[in-house]
Amino acid sequence: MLELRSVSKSYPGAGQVLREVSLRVEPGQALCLAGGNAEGKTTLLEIAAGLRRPDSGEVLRPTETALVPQRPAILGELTAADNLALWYAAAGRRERPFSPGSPEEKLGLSPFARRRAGRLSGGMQRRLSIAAALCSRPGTLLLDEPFAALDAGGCALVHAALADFVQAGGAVLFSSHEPQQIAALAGALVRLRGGTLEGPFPLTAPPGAKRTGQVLALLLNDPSKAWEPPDEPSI
Ligand SMILES: Nc1ncnc2c1ncn2[C@@H]1O[C@H](COP(=O)(O)OP(=O)(O)OP(=O)(O)O)[C@@H](O)[C@H]1O
Repeated sequence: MLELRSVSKSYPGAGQVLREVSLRVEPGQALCLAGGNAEGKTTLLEIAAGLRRPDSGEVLRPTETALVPQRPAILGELTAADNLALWYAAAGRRERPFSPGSPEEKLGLSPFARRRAGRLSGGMQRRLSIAAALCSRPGTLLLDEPFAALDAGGCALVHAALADFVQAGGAVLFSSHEPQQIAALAGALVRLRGGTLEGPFPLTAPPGAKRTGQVLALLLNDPSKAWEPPDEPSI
């Protein structure tokens, strides 16, 4: 379980970005970290991952925690397969990249195995970065905007990989601005505003209604958008 207790952080010039923020992500839970630009989502994720020190407060982090940063963490001169080989070795795993059922295969990266990572498209680099985090088999996964730059097919593959991870008991904390992806993956949402964390708001929908409306209402703070009707049946 990942837990932040009363975490505060300020930067010179930006002032106080996080004020006494507390949150908990349980095994088998996907929690969305929402908030407008510059509200401190990346800062919170980096503190949760241990990459950044809070000014005060406490972070309880399981040893097997992986972070997928906003800018894909890859070595551009190496092929996708060689990047993954490094991650497998660093995690002490013996499998070779692109073995059947591997995260990279499930994320549709097989046709790009021999391409230089730096020459892959932005969306493919993001998928590679997510595969690299998953191949170390973490218990907790932190993702900064995992759906940014992905097309519909890419979103579906990343969603399936993350949903499988949660189903298998993993804990996910991810930031996103994309209502549909949040509604599809997250069980609850927390929102950063003015340095304070609001929520958690559980994401639920009455039978037949879509959760996207509830997510939109939380993102826009507009209760009139709370629910959307189900899709019209197509002819
Ligand atoms: N290393 C740093 N030094 C100084 N200020 C910083 C630093 N990192 C972030 N900030 C400032 O802290 C604030 C929060 O930034 P952060 O990147 O955490 O926000 P965010 O919610 O992830 O934003 P976005 O949605 O735009 O990616 C911003 O005003 C940013 O300029």
